[in-house]
Amino acid sequence: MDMASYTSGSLHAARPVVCSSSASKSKSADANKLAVDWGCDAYTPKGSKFFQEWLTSQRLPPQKLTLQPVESGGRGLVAKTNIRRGEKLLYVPFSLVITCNSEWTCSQSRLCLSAEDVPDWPFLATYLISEASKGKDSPWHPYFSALPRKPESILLWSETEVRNYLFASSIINQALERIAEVENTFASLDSSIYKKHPDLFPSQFFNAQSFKWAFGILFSRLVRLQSLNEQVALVPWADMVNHSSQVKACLDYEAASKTIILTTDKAYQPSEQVFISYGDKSKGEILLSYGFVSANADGMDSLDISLSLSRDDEMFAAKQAALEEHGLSSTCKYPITIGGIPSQLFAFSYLIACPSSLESRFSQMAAAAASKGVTRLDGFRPFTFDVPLDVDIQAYETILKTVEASLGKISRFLGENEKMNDAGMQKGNDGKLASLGLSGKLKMAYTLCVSEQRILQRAQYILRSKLRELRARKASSGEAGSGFLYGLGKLFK
Ligand SMILES: C[S@@+](CC[C@H](N)C(=O)[O-])C[C@H]1O[C@@H](n2cnc3c(N)ncnc32)[C@H](O)[C@@H]1O
Repeated sequence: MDMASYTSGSLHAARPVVCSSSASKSKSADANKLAVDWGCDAYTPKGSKFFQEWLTSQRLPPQKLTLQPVESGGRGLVAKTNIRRGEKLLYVPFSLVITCNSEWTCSQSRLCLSAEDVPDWPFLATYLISEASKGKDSPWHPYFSALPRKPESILLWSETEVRNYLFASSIINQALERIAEVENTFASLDSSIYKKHPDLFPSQFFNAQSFKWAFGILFSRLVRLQSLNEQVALVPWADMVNHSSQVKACLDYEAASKTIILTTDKAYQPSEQVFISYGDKSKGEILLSYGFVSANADGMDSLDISLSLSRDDEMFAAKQAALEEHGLSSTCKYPITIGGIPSQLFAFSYLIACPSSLESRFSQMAAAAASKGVTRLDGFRPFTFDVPLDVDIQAYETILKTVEASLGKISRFLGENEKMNDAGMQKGNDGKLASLGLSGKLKMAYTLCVSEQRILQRAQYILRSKLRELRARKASSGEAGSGFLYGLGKLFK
């Protein structure tokens, strides 16, 4: 569908638009007080009925799914009848989809943002706040009433919560950066647009907290429609489908019906929850974007290990140049999984370990560190040329040290929380957490750390075993043995 030709449906029937909100005129309005009271706190049959009736009135066809409370994820869409594998579901009409091309109740606000070339995400966040603040005067009111008042989002964690709960996790810096990025985006829009047009963007509504609410909604619900040039969109109803790492199905635009559909990749029985995949993401990435951590271990679980060249290395400049030649910088992150450690991480570590006598190899090592695709080490070096055994040992030790530093932090975090068992958290016999009342955020951080610990312990085992071999080889036959070692077992399969 050509988005330029999109014309609004009944949802956007012409109406007189009053842009300045009455609340903005109220002298008593406290600009810093959060006026956001949009959305609902939990599933209620009444709320669900109201939402589904509105969707029907907006031409959502009869559904094989219904909105219900579910075990994890609050609410979800549940099959009403048998559903086949490969069956198409939802058929949400495009008039029900919110994109950057959607009509604004207040068209002047849109003009202001367009004049400043505001990117998609802050544009949509402003749209959400603008429409939500209109209450029943917005055609989207029934949708906003169904959205979560507090979206599960890392953005709604305080900095103290992030620092206290995620200090041992690999995602702490990303979490802090993401929060800071959204705060900075708000600050920049506030000074460049909102404050200049207080009649259109009253601070009672356009404030940091409502901006975080809007971004929380976007992070957890925005979809990228592959068949529509990756256009980002909010799709009411379709955004009630929860994630499972066991399925690959996702939402997309179907040109023939001009609707958003979900094509199942498994069969469902009545009362079973229907899932989509939010993408092949690790537990940490899911927490960062969607604000939850699944208790199940799965193949996508991974965490990033970061290595840096040392500035004290006399070959720092030459090594940095080799990395830059291959598009890398002096610090790189690589994902490790329960399946092993990527060969690129080893290549980076070998480069760190290389003495000046191996300068002619720097570029090859940097190329191996920059190579694409998931490759596990097949042998014990990520390249075929020979290097002194001491370099091998140092390269393995560098990674082991990083892995053990992360494990140390995790043990401290888990230990601290296990001490707090009496206060509220227990580890059941099956290793799953049994909650006795501690905050959901702490439980998520705990689950994430247990998962990262498992991956790191496996990496530690692999690295220690290999180092034992390397050291034994060095002790028995010195450097002459390194060539022999190359042919040894395929440790990282
Ligand atoms: C697109 S919405 C799905 C509908 C959502 N459950 C609701 O009630 O509005 C995404 C949010 O649902 C929740 N969610 C989705 N899949 C989940 C899962 N497997 N486990 C726990 N929560 C999940 C998270 O709060 C996430 O931010």
